[in-house]
Amino acid sequence: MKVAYLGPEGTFSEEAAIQYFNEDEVEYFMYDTIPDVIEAVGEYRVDKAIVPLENTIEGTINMTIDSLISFDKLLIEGEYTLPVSLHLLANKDTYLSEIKEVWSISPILTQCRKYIKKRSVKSLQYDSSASAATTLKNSERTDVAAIGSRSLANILSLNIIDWNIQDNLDNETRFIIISNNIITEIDSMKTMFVITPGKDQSGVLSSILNVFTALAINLSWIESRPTARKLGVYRFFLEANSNCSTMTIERAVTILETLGHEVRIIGRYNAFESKSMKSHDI
Ligand SMILES: O=C(O)C(=O)C[C@]1(C(=O)O)C=C[C@@H](O)C=C1
Repeated sequence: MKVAYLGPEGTFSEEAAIQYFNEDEVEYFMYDTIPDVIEAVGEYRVDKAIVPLENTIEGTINMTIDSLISFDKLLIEGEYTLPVSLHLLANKDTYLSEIKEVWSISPILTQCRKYIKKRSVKSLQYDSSASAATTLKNSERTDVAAIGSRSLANILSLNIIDWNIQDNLDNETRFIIISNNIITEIDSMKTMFVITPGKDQSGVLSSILNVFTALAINLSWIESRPTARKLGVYRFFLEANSNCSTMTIERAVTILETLGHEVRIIGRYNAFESKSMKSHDI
């Protein structure tokens, strides 16, 4: 089985992939950006991909849902939550007091917003924590630090000059596993709906939510994203908790379609959590 994730070596995505798949017959493929990872599975170059969907501090990773929805056949088939502890990684002979800039992927910079503000340092975006740290290593600069994991520091032999700098110590990221497979029924699954309202009219979101309330479907996540067709026109992502039957889901789809909305189910899946340390690194 071929699995894609965000590289290079040492990203959180790699950690999530190795923990989730934990199988011998997996062949891993690293891509430089999250949209490239999703494209690899969308274009059948790999069987599956694992990408970040949501983080405790940052919220939704927009580049993931925007890329996911651009492929008609992609489905979510699993979910995996990983604790995310962020550290300041630096070349040798670097002193914390001399850091003027920090580098990482944008969701990580947001997860450390308070720290960056407190230290009054500039921030620069890269495609991943590992590409930021690799560029730092090659530059040999001592006035810059990268933000990433403890294992990334080990892989590149960088020093950790400040620990657990994320805004919330109990920071976690929820990854999704995506593929072109058809939905297979298993017990206690979550369901992800994508609903594009038929008409742009007042009360459209509440009319959608009323359907879920009437059918007693408990929602665990809701997100709106622009359709990119016209300013102010959105589509809604709604994730139903694992407590409803296939029949209830089908009933919701029928009612929503009768109301004139376009409905896609982009996954029925179970959630798993990392067994590694829940709280921050020590
Ligand atoms: O840059 C990395 O190390 C990644 O795997 C990406 C990513 C993200 O974009 O959210 C994944 C999980 C963490 O939230 C931090 C970074």
